[in-house]
Amino acid sequence: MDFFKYQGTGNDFILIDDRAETFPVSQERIARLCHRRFGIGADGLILLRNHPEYDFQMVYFNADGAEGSMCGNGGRCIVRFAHDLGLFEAETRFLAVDGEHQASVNDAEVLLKMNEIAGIDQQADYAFLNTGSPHYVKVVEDVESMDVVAEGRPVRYDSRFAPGGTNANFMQPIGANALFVRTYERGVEDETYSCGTGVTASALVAHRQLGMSSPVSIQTLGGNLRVSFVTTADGGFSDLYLIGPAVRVFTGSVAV
Ligand SMILES: N[C@@H](CCC[C@H](N)C(=O)O)C(=O)O
Repeated sequence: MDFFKYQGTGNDFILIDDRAETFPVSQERIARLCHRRFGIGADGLILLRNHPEYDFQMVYFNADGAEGSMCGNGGRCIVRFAHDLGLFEAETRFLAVDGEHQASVNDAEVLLKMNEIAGIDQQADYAFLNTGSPHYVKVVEDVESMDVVAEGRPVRYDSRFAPGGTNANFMQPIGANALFVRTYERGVEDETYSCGTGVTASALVAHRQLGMSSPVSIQTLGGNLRVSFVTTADGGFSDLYLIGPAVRVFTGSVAV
């Protein structure tokens, strides 16, 4: 089977052109393909399929092989993949697990429109919201030196977020409208270099909690992203865009 490897700020994915719907989906197989010792290695695997009403459909699996909720960096990578396949020229509409997404590409970046957010559950020492995937967001003083796995894993399995659990983001303001964000990802069960839905959640919490305005620039371990948004009268967010690079790394062939 031919595969394509893409990364968006270091969040890396196996992309498969499954327009013929021949990929043999199984949790064990996908987990093996994503394994960094026994497989290709990736934070997730994404199938690109045809859809009668859209340019394409995105079917996303976490590295543990289970079908996941929305993946922002994966969404940007599949847009670049669809563009590389010649499925659209500059702008596209595609279907993902959380509904329709619009996106556009230029040489350097992919701009992915995220779904509107109704509001943020703000607690005393953290915030929780769903940006296509569930995210816990906490402001910390020294994000660079903290142990994200040691602090994030208990949050990921905390009973407050049961039964699905949550991703855990730790953010530090590094400028007037700038953050450094690190994320423990559910389904990878480790820190990843970047999480698109996680930085989207962090930018909105930074607006609400720290007074940051759109666009918020975000540094991650794997590179830089921007999140732009408009606030709505009822306390939500619309016109939400996740913006940053998404590139093909290599292609190959693997036995399934
Ligand atoms: N890496 C993703 C998030 C993927 C989903 C997450 N692992 C979950 O299960 O909630 C992103 O870029 O948004």
